[in-house]
Amino acid sequence: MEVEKQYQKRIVIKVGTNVMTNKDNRIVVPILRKLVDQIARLYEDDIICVLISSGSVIAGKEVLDGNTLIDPTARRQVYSAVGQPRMMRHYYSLFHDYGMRCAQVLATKRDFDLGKHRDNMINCYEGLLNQGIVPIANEDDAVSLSMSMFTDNDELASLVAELINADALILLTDTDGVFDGHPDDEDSNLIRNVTTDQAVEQFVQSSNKKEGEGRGGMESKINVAKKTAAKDIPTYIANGKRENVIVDIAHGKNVGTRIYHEGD
Ligand SMILES: Nc1ncnc2c1ncn2[C@@H]1O[C@H](COP(=O)(O)OP(=O)(O)O)[C@@H](O)[C@H]1O
Ligand SMILES: N[C@@H](CCC(=O)OP(=O)(O)O)C(=O)O
Repeated sequence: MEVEKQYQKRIVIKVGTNVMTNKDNRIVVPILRKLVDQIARLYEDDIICVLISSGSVIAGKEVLDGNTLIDPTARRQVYSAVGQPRMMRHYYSLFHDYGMRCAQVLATKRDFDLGKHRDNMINCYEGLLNQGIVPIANEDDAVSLSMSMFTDNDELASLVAELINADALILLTDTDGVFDGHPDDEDSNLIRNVTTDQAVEQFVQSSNKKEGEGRGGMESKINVAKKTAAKDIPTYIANGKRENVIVDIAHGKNVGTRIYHEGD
């Protein structure tokens, strides 16, 4: 197994589809650039990030709209197979602009099974981090079986955070964090701190997401955040479109919703 390289901190960042798209569901490259810019600034301070990026399905849909595929599973597979290299083309070029290297790591749930699959995955991540290369992970939607997929990329992000002994997990979404009502409602307030045994799921509002607009939802995000925090990895749910959101969280500023284990 590769030896863990010592950085000041290791941070796993997950960026959801909603963060990187505009109202017409098209990828907004300047948003990706701002994320890469922050990762590059943290790297200068010896903080290495792993990026879990959604977006392959919507990136495929962007160029394949009007296709004749009827089966929704085959459609997801084809969208993601076409969209994943489109996403990586953006990331490769953006990291290159910052003099950094990045790599693609696609995974299915089986890769986290205890034993040789998991060890193999650790070797891959440690090998990349050792070389100062930013791993960019996503579910391998093109080949993963519908019945055994991750709930969503929040779950994948949590598993990766555990795998690399991360110091924090940041789940970037399109709201400022968890609210005590509908996030668009003026009377709702942002909940700044949530403990692993605090019932905030009751505040989650129903959603009407369409194909490619992401999976999961806020309830599963909270669930994943609590499970990760229970493993002593403080987890943040925050707005990916907010200026400096990653850098501010990494530097301990009070941003988004922090989910933590009492005693941490
Ligand atoms: N109480 C709540 N606080 C914050 N967001 C909420 C709440 N209830 C529902 N949501 C919705 O959850 C969405 C974010 O979850 P999700 O769609 O899974 O994001 P992502 O695609 O970034 O993973 C937001 O768009 C928001 O409208
Ligand atoms: N793996 C899929 C995204 C799945 C997912 O969890 O989406 P999201 O809820 O937007 O983070 C993709 O790349 O499109």
